Amino acid sequence: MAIVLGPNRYGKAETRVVRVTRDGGVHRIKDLNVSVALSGDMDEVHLTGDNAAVLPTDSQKNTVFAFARKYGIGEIEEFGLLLARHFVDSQPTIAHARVEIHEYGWDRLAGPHSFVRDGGEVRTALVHSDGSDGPESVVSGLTDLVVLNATGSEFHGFIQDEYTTLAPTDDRILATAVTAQWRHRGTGSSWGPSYAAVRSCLLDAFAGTHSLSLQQTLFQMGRRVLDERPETCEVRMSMPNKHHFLVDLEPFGMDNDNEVYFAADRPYGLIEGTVLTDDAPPAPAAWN
Ligand SMILES: O=c1[nH]c(=O)c2[nH]c(=O)[nH]c2[nH]1
Repeated sequence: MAIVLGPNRYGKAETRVVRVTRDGGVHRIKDLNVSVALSGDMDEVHLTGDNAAVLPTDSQKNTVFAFARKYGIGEIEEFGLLLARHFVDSQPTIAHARVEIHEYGWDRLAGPHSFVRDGGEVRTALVHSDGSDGPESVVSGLTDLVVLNATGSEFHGFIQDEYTTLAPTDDRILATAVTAQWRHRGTGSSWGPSYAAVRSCLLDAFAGTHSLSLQQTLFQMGRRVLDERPETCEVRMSMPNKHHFLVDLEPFGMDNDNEVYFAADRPYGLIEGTVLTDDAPPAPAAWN
């Protein structure tokens, strides 16, 4: 039996870079968490400890800061492509770069240089590149988009086995924290407008779907994105069912006509799914 090296990658994870742009007296900020993972001719470093092919993760971190200074930070997909292409194009031993970026939003306060963290969802981008001449993919996304429908949600008709106690309902709260990622067909989308439009599709479909299950809502959300945004071809979503249980107020002589709920934080149902167009080119590596 021989023991061999399997798939591997390495890089600097979670470089937190904040870029301030001074526009006269008015400041703008971009606040990112950048994770780089590189792969290529890395047999020797694993098998013998010869580091000749290794671009240190420390240099990768420095590159993130240097590029923020040199090029500024626009849309995160663009910044990710810039970094990924640089690592592969500049280093013969690096064949593939994966750059994942999370962007934290800041809202402007009164005055030209004060901000408050928006506290809402986090915008994400996942870029893979084999260099400027090679295959590339871009997946945009968001996490923690917390939404709630106070009515318009039912759940009934499910399996009843010997352990089922859940009562069927034709009126419940439906709440979730959406994590969604959508794959672009190419690498030339208008990243900012596309992000805003996809986000609206997700929200509109969540609000506009009379839900018979969170699974059905998930599919409608993905479908809305693919219907309206031709630059996308696949949407993956992960949505915890943030259960809201009606509180029994009878012991206190009170009724409860869908007015008082207990918001449980765990356990939660976790509903996950992929929605894609039937012409979506297969790209499993785009999600790695
Ligand atoms: O929308 C739902 N889907 C489920 O699969 C499920 N299971 C459950 O207990 N409640 C719900 N709600």
